[in-house]
Parts: sequence; structure tokens; C-alpha cells
Amino acid sequence: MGSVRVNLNYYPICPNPELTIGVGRHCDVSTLTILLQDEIGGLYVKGHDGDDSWIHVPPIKGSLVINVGDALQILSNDRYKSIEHRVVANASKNRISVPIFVNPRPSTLIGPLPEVLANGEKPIYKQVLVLRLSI
Ligand SMILES: O=C(O)CCC(=O)C(=O)O
Ligand SMILES: [Fe+2]
Repeated sequence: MGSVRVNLNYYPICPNPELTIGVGRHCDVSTLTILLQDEIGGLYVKGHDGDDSWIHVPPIKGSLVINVGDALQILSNDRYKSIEHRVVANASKNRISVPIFVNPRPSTLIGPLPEVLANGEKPIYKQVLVLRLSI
């Protein structure tokens, strides 16, 4: 069994969002992140065009955003890609989000799963201690 961590994020109104960082660009080290966001919006995920495009994730009432993290990218030997994302603050409203990070246990070694490599596929990743992913 792994671990689950719940964060509560509060982004106060920011008169000049372009002059500040809500949350800087990053990937989560989790297997999956389950994210509840309110109706304000501000979460962006990186586009895949190779340029620096960002896609706004519109908040949909009652929905959860599921982000793939680094651990799942490794376990799946790149079938699932960890998504880079960032948060931009809002000029007129406070924002709250609640990410739930589903993680393998820090003391475990992970690598591409044997089931994924069963057809002779080459592992892209070596075994790595989960603890090391966040360093
Ligand atoms: O607030 C959000 O929508 C995302 C927060 C986030 O990316 C994180 O806490 O890792
Ligand atoms: Fe994140």
C-alpha cells in the first residue's frame, strides 16, 4: 500500500497575477493526483506541441481533475505521461483547491511494471527509490 496526502491550497486575490506565481510549473511525483477545484479556474497544463503553450483546465462543477504523476509514468514505462502544470492567481477572486496525491510508499523501489514489459519492451527507467523522486 502507498500513501495518500491531501493538501488544501488557498490562492488569495492578486491584483497583478502576471507579476506573481500562484504555483510555478512542475510535475507531481505522485502516481495520480485527484484534484478538486472551485469555480474560479487558474490551473493550466502544458500543451504537447513542443512550444510553450499552456491549456487552461476549466473548472466544471462537481468534477475532479485527474493528473498523471511521475510515479505512474515510470510504472507504465511512458504509456502515461506525467503532466506539467502551473497555477495562475486570480485578479478579483480568491481560489481554493484540494489536491489528493496518491503515492507509492517512499521506501519502495519502483520501475516499469513486469506486466508492461511482458512483450519484450525495453524498460525506459531503472528501479528508483520513490523517496528519490522528490529530491
Ligand atoms: O491548485 C491547483 O489547481 C493545483 C495545485 C498543484 O498543482 C499542487 O498542489 O501540486
Ligand atoms: Fe501539482
